[in-house]
Amino acid sequence: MKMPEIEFPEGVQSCFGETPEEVAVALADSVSRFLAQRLAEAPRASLVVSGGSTPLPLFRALSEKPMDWSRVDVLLADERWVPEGDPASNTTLVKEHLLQNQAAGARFLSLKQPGETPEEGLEAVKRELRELALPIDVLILGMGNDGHTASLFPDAPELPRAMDASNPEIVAAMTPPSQAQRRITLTYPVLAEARFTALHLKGADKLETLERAVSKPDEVMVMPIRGFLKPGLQIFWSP
Ligand SMILES: O=C1O[C@H](COP(=O)(O)O)[C@@H](O)[C@H](O)[C@H]1O
Repeated sequence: MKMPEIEFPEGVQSCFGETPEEVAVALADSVSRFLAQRLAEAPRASLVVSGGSTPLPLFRALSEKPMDWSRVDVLLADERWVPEGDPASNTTLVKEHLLQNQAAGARFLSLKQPGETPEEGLEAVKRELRELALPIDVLILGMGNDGHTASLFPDAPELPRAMDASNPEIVAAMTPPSQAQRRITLTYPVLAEARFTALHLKGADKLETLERAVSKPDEVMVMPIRGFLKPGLQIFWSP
């Protein structure tokens, strides 16, 4: 793996690979090692993943990892408020690509529940997540070129509350005008407390966005990803 040229904040580690597959294998190794360690210490472990296009090779690699998946809770960091089966559904993506092979027996906790809007479905989502033990064990974040991560979008009116470190809520409904679909997201305090956090990126554009994020670490509301550029974060990138 090559070293990046970006100067990351102290304590942030990076793993740069030649191809998305190479990086997916390295990240799947780290994630499965961490989950196995947690399963040796606790009755259950949690794995929070992101949607979008980047995680596909990771999902395939992870689904082949042998471990006691029946004791692993898998959920998304965020979801588009669309029915399962819709091409924009991250739930469908996870079910088709991650919850397969060895991982078929994992317990999936769904952020998409009945309701016309995420606001209407919010209480049902909270009920679904009642059995999730916090802090999250493993969190894999993605990032958009507007600096959003999960569904913490810079233009969402709900962002200040979703990012507020003292917000006791586990999930928030988000309505970013820039996006075609309404969203639901785990809140910043829940995401930020994860025991292991990876930021999984693909493409030169994402590297440029990351450079912008690193250059002004304090302006978190402009680029919410900045809130996660802290010691312990592991960045996995490939062209
Ligand atoms: O909208 C979203 O986008 C980001 C990044 O997606 P990608 O297609 O560029 O990989 C993703 O992390 C987030 O979960 C998703 O809702």
